[in-house]
This record gives sequence, C-alpha cells and structure tokens, in this order.
Amino acid sequence: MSGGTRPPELSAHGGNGRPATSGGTGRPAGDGGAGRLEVADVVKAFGANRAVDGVSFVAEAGRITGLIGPNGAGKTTLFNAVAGEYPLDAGSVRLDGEQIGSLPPYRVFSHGLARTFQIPRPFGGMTVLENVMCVPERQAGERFWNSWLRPGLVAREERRNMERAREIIEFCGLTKVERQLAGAISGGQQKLVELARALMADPKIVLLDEPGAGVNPALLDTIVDRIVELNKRGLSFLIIEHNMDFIMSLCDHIVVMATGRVIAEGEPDTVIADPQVIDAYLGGAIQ
Ligand SMILES: Nc1ncnc2c1ncn2[C@@H]1O[C@H](COP(=O)(O)OP(=O)(O)OP(=O)(O)O)[C@@H](O)[C@H]1O
Repeated sequence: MSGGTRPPELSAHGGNGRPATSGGTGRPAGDGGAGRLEVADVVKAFGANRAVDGVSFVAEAGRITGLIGPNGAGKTTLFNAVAGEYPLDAGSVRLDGEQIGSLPPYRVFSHGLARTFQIPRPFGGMTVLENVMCVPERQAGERFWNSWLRPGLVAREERRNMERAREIIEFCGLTKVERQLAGAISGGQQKLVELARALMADPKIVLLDEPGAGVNPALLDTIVDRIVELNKRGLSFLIIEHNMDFIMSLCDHIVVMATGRVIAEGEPDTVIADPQVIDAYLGGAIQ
C-alpha cells in the first residue's frame, strides 16, 4: 500500500477528530460522529421477487461496514433503495437520525450519502478533471444571472472548485490522467474517478459497490489505502465486495445477506466462521 498523500479536507461531519478506539484497526470507533446509517425492515420487491425482504442493520459512524452475500442476495438492490434509486416498499432508512428512505437520489446525496456503482459510470467524453469538477451543486456559474452580473464570483468559485478537484484527484492517484478522457482510462482508474467524485460532495458516508471487481492488484492496493486514509479521518463506508481478502482487511463489521435477508452480522472473523454463512456460500456459490 502506498502512503503519504494527505487526504482532502473533510468538513466537520467527516473529519470529526474522534479518538481511535475500535478493535485493533486504529481507526475511529463507531460511536458518535457522523455517517451513521440505520436500515430498518427495508423491503424492495420486483413483482413477486422480494429482492430485499425486511433487511435491518446499522452501519455505525466512523466504521467500514462490509455487505457480503451470494450472487442475487439483494445487496445492490439494497444499495439502490438506500441511495434513493428505488422507493422503498416498506421500512425506513435514516442517516444520522434523519429519514432519507424513499427520497430521490439528489436529496439523499445532499444529506451526505454518496455512492459508486459496480460498473463505473463516468462521463466518458469529459476529462477526469471535468468529471470530478462537475459534482458540486449550486456553483455560482450555474445560475445564469451570475455569469452576466457577477463574473468575478463565477471565476473565483470555479478556481476554488478546480483546486479542490485537483487535491482530491491527487489523493486518488489520478493526477497523471486528469487531462485524459474518463472513457479512455482503465476500469480501475474509473473506479477511483467515482471515488473522487463521491469525495467532492464532502459526504458523511460513501457506499461502494464492488470497488475491487476487475481492478488490477496495484490499483486495488491504492483503493484500499485511500479508503483507510479517509476512514482515519472519520469518513464512514458501506462496501459491497466479493473479494474476501479485501473485505477482511478493511472492514470492522460485516453484514451478510442471502435471499434478500440478513443471515449474520458481526466482526469479520466471527462472521466467516458462522455455519449459516458457510452454508449460504456453498449453496449460493459466493466467490
Ligand atoms: N431491476 C430489476 N428488476 C427485476 N429484478 C431485479 C432487478 N434488479 C435485481 N433484481 C433481482 O433481485 C435479486 C437481487 O439482485 P441483486 O443484484 O440486488 O443481488 P446482489 O446481491 O447485488 O448480486 P450480485 O452479487 O450478483 O451483484 C435477484 O433475484 C435479481 O434478479
């Protein structure tokens, strides 16, 4: 793993400076702070298929929580429901006590929850820098009267935005490709672009959907390293991943889903030894 690159400044809700007290990881404990995600009795069905069937768990603030389970367990559907892409059929989702369940994605995002996708979705015809810069809402230049009446303000805001984007791009190890089209870089680099875009929003919690899938080992180390750095600063993560080494090395707490339900949760070592989890893996062919 590489080191030494300073994490971008997180606001008070991310970099909360809490003491590192969690079990052996040296990372902040999941008590207090921001980014606590509470999923309660969530149901999302596609016709008769209850892809998410009454799921409840808490991803504590300041923690890296892993979400694992066999193919078709309902993990991505749960992410989509939490992030507002699907309205909930039942249940609730709270972020730091605020109800975000069934809000549209842009409102969930503005509450401080950012997510990435299993298959990255960059704007392929734009550069990496432009992809990262276009994230913040309410830039002055986006209000047409500002560009007519207050061009100085627009220029200043754009400069600040670019500085922040460059800082985050450097943190994510993407400086060399910042002028390249996002559609032309590797899949692993695109995953880092997604992480950079999520960070531009200054989130409280980031949901990562299979950040390690299809990524070469060197880039995977960079992704792991960046997640650890950000978490040390207090940023919470909920991560879907099939790569067990990745999950075991990163997560403080693991939630296991199978056939739309939570079948186990707890510390990584305990969870992977759970007979129900082993059964689900063997029966459902978790990779
Ligand atoms: N848009 C959709 N329309 C209909 N059924 C869907 C849709 N999305 C998912 N499903 C179904 O919901 C169930 C859960 O799928 P989901 O993709 O959430 O599982 P997963 O745990 O993320 O699997 P994987 O690890 O393979 O990505 C599956 O039976 C799937 O076929």
